[in-house]
Formats: sequence, C-alpha cells, structure tokens
Amino acid sequence: MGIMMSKIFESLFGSKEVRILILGLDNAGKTTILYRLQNESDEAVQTIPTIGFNVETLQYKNIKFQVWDLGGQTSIRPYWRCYYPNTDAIIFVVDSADTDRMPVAKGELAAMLEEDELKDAILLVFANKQDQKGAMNAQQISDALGLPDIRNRQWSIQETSALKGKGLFEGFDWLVTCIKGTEE
Ligand SMILES: Nc1nc2c(ncn2[C@@H]2O[C@H](COP(=O)(O)OP(=O)(O)OP(=O)(O)O)[C@@H](O)[C@H]2O)c(=O)[nH]1
Ligand SMILES: [Mg+2]
Repeated sequence: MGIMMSKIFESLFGSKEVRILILGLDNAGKTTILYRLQNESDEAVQTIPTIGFNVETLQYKNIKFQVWDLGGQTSIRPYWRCYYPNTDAIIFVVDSADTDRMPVAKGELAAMLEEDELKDAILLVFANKQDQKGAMNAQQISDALGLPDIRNRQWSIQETSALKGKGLFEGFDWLVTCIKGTEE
C-alpha cells in the first residue's frame, strides 16, 4: 500500500477496532489460539476450560483487533448471543481430530449463522489441532460443516495448530484482506 493509500485507509478506518469473536465447542483450542496470537513466542500456553470469556486487543498489519474468546461448554453456549452485536468477524474453531462431534459443531455453526445480529460478520474457520493423529483436513471439515452451502457471506477455512503456532496468522491475513476490501 502506498503512503497515500495508507493515509486514506487510516482516515477511513481511524482508530476503530475490529471486533472478533472466537467461538466453537469446548476443548477446540480457542483460548490457546487467543494467547498464541497475543504472544508469538514458543512458550507453551496453559489453559483451563473457559467459564465466561477472555478478551485481548491485538495489533496486526496496522489494524487493531479486539478479540473475544468465549467458553464453549454446552451449558454456556446460550450466552454466546450476548456478544453478537457489532461483531465484524467470527473465528469458528474446531478440533479437527474430534470427528465424533463434527455434527454438533455443524449445528452450532448453522444456528449462529442464522442470527440477524451476525448477518454482516465474515467467517473464518480454524481447523485446529492439525498436529493430532487422525485430524481431518480443511476440505473434509469444510464438507462436514456444510461451508460450501453458505450464501451471502465471505468465509474461509484455515488449517491450524495452536500448539505449534501454525496457520494462525495466515488466517488473520485473510481477515485483513476482507476487512480492507469492504472498507475501500
Ligand atoms: N494437540 C493440540 N492440542 C491443542 C491445540 N490447541 C489447543 N490444544 C489443547 O486442547 C486443550 C483445550 O484447549 P483450550 O484452548 O483450553 O480450549 P477451548 O476451546 O478454549 O475450550 P473451552 O474454554 O472449554 O471452550 C488444551 O489442552 C490445549 O493445550 C493444538 O493445535 N494441538
Ligand atoms: Mg477456553
């Protein structure tokens, strides 16, 4: 981006933060992803199941992201909706080795995408835990979640391993491209 373009971009975008929700079933790796994004070192991230939420602000490629990581246990999923207003992007995380629960993940995703408050939110799926034996690949997860049937929404899927810090910023590059595309 030239200096002129970045000035225009800055003035359009100002100090607005991009609001992102990280959602998905319990144990998918959401909290690990949040702290891996925030701290790029190889240090192991220790997590406990999230009851409620974690929120962090990240700066990436000149954009400020406010990233919310919500607990994914069955009993707390009904609270996800409280966080929907003004969301720019959803990162839906799946444990790629948890093949048994792929239909449950599909159901939760489908219900979420029907919400009016999320109708303008773009969707990035993280096919996480690619380092695990038996992990489904992006194509298989895309089919299992029914992503090709999605209409009227920009979406993408990215293979990740939060444990090894792989794929996360590639996903963010896609988000940045989409966000800049809609702002220009
Ligand atoms: N092998 C492997 N394990 C991972 C990966 N990402 C996360 N984990 C592990 O999966 C477990 C659950 O991770 P969390 O980040 O706490 O999962 P969560 O989605 O936040 O779970 P809830 O807060 O209960 O919704 C932890 O033991 C993590 O270390 C990964 O990419 N590969
Ligand atoms: Mg968590």
